[in-house]
Amino acid sequence: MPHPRSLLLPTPAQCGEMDRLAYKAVPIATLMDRAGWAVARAIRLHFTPCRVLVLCGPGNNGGDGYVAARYLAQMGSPVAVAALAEPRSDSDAAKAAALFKGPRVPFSPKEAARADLVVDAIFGAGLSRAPEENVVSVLKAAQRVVAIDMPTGIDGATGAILGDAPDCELTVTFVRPKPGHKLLPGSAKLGDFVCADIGEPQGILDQLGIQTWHNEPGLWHIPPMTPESYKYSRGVVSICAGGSMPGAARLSAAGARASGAGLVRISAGENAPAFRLGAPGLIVDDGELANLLQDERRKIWICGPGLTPDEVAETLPILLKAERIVLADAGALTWGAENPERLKGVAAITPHIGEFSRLFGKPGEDRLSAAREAARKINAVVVMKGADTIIAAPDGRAAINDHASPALATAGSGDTLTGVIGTMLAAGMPVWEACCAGVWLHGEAGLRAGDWPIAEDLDAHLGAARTKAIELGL
Ligand SMILES: NC(=O)C1=CN([C@@H]2O[C@H](COP(=O)(O)OP(=O)(O)OC[C@H]3O[C@@H](n4cnc5c(N)ncnc54)[C@H](OP(=O)(O)O)[C@@H]3O)[C@@H](O)[C@H]2O)[C@@H](O)CC1
Ligand SMILES: [K+]
Repeated sequence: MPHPRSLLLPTPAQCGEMDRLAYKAVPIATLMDRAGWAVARAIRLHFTPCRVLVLCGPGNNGGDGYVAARYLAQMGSPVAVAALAEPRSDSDAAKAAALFKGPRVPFSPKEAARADLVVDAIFGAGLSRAPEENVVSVLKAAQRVVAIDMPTGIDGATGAILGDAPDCELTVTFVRPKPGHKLLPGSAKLGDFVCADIGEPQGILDQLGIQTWHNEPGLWHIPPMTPESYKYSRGVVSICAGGSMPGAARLSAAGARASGAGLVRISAGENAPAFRLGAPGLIVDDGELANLLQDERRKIWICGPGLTPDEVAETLPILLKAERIVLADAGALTWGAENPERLKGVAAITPHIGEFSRLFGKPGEDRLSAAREAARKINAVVVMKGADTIIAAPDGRAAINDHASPALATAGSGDTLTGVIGTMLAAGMPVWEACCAGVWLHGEAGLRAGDWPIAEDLDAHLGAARTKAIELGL
């Protein structure tokens, strides 16, 4: 099933390409007019009428600003424009500027401070470097800021902040959100977020080779329960467990069971007694791993939570040799950090930023590209965990998940996540889709789990999260 167009996140460059391809059907001037109208309308809806100052840059972002100023004036708001630089003559932005007949004031901190509301139309998709000090000081002087397309200073492709960017109360973008609207630190600067349809032919999105999506149900489909479902069709998740940190494997097992696996088994060898006192529905094996692998129904294995690197060294190569679908985390990533080649053959890894950095080096400001590159390097799906988790596949696909709560940043929460992803894999989903779905379910459980949940609290909400994901994805 193709991934839905409605979840695509084009980069600013891809949006520029879209505008060029759409030109014959809809000229830029028309799009600019609709964009400015959408901004004026959003401001009318979000704020009571007040004195507005629109800060306009020299490009089309500024052009949108002049149009918004004109419509706001028509709607009865007192509006002035302050231009950082005039648009290039004969450009669409210059034409939009000429149509604004209201007052012009200097581009200065004093004017910005006097306005009740400042509209940031300085730079958008065309931001190419950190804004200079005069731009930063004017934006800093503003009391309340509405950004057109992107707050000035945020890289729309990466969410990185070049120098500085204002904390906005509202950001209005067009056509589709960009990766920078979903990725921290930029995404924290947007305030309320509106994506306006400006009538650009959406079919063009299919021609651009966009490989980044917003992680939402519909991007993937979790198998529902049917009258024919039985334990093994729902799937078996197997987890390697060690002696020193049994809690981590137990949390993974609980997450796998709560998200709907038919059967969850812990392979603990001589440490089996430590697990037998736990949940009664959990099967604990004490046999040799090689013998357990004789059971062909046990395709999905989680390796790493609660394991020391030595324990990983004793188990992971055996799982890979047996051609199992392996999800590697925690101890497996520590073992892999000594030599990332060791992880070749695993289906997916779920590192947080620290683990990612040890494996592949610090990701820098462009975490999206870093996650993609890492996935290519080890030929496995990389789930780069954080407040904005990135799920990257070796073929270049990447999803950005902002469906989460800071409450998920608690010990053991990552172990629950591996369990949930394990269940999605055991249900037969392809690896990237399973990882995306697992991250979303985990986020949904976090959002439902109330204030200050601990990892164990997530389990009670995973079933409802799965039902919701199935319904939304239909
Ligand atoms: N389909 C859509 O989504 C539509 C989008 N539309 C709108 O178009 C906007 C994109 O317009 P755009 O391409 O003209 O880029 P924009 O951001 O105005 O800036 C470019 C100028 O700024 C300059 N410059 C850059 N950084 C700088 C810096 N730090 N300091 C100083 N200068 C700097 C840069 O100079 P250069 O880098 O070439 O030296 C160039 O002159 C988009 O955000 C949206 O609002 C609608 O109008 C139509 C439909
Ligand atoms: K802007």
